[in-house]
Amino acid sequence: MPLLQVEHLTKSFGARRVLRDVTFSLAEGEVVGLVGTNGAGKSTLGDILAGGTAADGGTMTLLDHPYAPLSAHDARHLGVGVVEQLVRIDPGLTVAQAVFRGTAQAGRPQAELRRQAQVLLAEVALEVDPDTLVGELPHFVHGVVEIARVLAEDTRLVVLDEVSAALLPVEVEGLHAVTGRLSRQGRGVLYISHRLPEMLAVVDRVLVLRDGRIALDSPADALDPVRLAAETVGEPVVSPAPRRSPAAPAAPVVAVEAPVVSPAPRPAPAEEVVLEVRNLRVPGAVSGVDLLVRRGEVIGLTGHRGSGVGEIAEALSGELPAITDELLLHGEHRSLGSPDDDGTLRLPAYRPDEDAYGVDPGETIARTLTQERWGALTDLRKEIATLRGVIRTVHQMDVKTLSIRTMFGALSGGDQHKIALARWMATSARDVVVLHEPTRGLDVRARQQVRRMLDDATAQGTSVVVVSVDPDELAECCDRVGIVSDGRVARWIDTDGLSVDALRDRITEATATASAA
Ligand SMILES: Nc1ncnc2c1ncn2[C@@H]1O[C@H](COP(=O)(O)OP(=O)(O)OP(=O)(O)O)[C@@H](O)[C@H]1O
Repeated sequence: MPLLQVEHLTKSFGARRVLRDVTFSLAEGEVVGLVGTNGAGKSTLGDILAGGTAADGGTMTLLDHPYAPLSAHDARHLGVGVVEQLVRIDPGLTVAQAVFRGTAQAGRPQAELRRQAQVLLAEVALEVDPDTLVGELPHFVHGVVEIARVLAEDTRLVVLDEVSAALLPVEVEGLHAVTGRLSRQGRGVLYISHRLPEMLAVVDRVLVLRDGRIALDSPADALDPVRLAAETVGEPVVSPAPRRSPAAPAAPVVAVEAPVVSPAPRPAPAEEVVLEVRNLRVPGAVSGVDLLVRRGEVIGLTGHRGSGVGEIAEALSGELPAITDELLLHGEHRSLGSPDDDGTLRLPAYRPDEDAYGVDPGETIARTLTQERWGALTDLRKEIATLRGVIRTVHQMDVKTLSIRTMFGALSGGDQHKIALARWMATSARDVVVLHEPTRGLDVRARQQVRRMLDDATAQGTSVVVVSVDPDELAECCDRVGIVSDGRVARWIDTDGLSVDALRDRITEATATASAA
């Protein structure tokens, strides 16, 4: 008897048919991966399982009983819990209160909650005092607290919806250890992710959701990341090439239909230095950081939490005041922290954080991209050109929508990120910019589109600092990657001449070594 049986599930939003005929099963103790392009309907399926929205048709059975939850509370009561990527927990709650919020135990005395929370936190291997305020925890830990909350009820099935998207490799290992424990306890896990190599390491089986149906149901050990990427998009996928790769061999192609041509290697960045920082300091966090960025170059920065990488990025974008011995920007010499300087560098910075896009979710895609009021467009030819530009971007970025008048807030998480990034690059990408995790939560094709966007911007002279936890993203997007440890750049990895796979391994290893030192 399967733990969960889903048959012929359908779901539409207006004219958009998202789930057309979804059928699959999941056994007790099984960890099943769910992949699909942005907007394929993964979160919608998770939402139906979690009682957030109802299916239009089809049936679900949980442990041989009909399953049709009316609310999230109902779903949890029946044994299904969902943990989402960007969990927002009230920072004023203690960890114990957070674990039991919304459950029947929530009103019990703190001492009792504390004791019970300790047991659950041990189950998810989270070593924090249950009295700690949630606001004091790094944001990525909130997802693990949320898993403990899911376990507070007799959860049979746990849906992890892109929980790993913003995690460092070492944190992903921790998440996988928790996943393994859930499976050994006989619980089922539906693991949704775009980070395919990592996902294949933890799941038993993979479901590919494509065109509203399960297009592939395969044991994980019969797949590799490139083949899975091709199955996800339903067409051939080119393994990404590193940016500066004149000597690199042609990238392997997995053909589902016809072969495709690998992208041309990028020209090496110009020698002109656009940003030079000597001895950057942020008191208590960063000391002695030297940075040199050439025109058209993409440098990456990564490191563990507490390494100082976040503070370096914040100093570059002016969120934190900093001190330098020397600073060259746009050909001008400055010295941060000197009496005649306000101590801030204000490089434009982009973060793929759903609250921080600065986009009104009730605004249409068209207006979000043009940022013009329709009434302001009085020239018909200009209006047509503007709309053509919007349609081109929507096509290029492969946004799943039936109309450019769809509201931004009704798009899938990945599609929102693509539109927000395209808008941001069009208005802010000049000279030197900071991009935090530009491909987070994006499918394989969208990652390539973002990479193309970066290549175009750098070909026009923009220089980019990419700050990321994801070694694949750094290997795909950067010319050079700095590994930050103990408030300093401990080492630079030059990507020239290496394959993306070799680069990813080198970055992962260097980050782990730097944090252990
Ligand atoms: N409340 C809603 N109103 C209108 N359309 C919606 C709503 N929720 C989801 N959709 C649409 O359903 C489709 C599937 O969205 P969903 O979030 O399930 O995709 P996804 O596979 O999780 O994508 P991603 O990988 O980007 O997170 C999208 O085209 C989205 O625009």
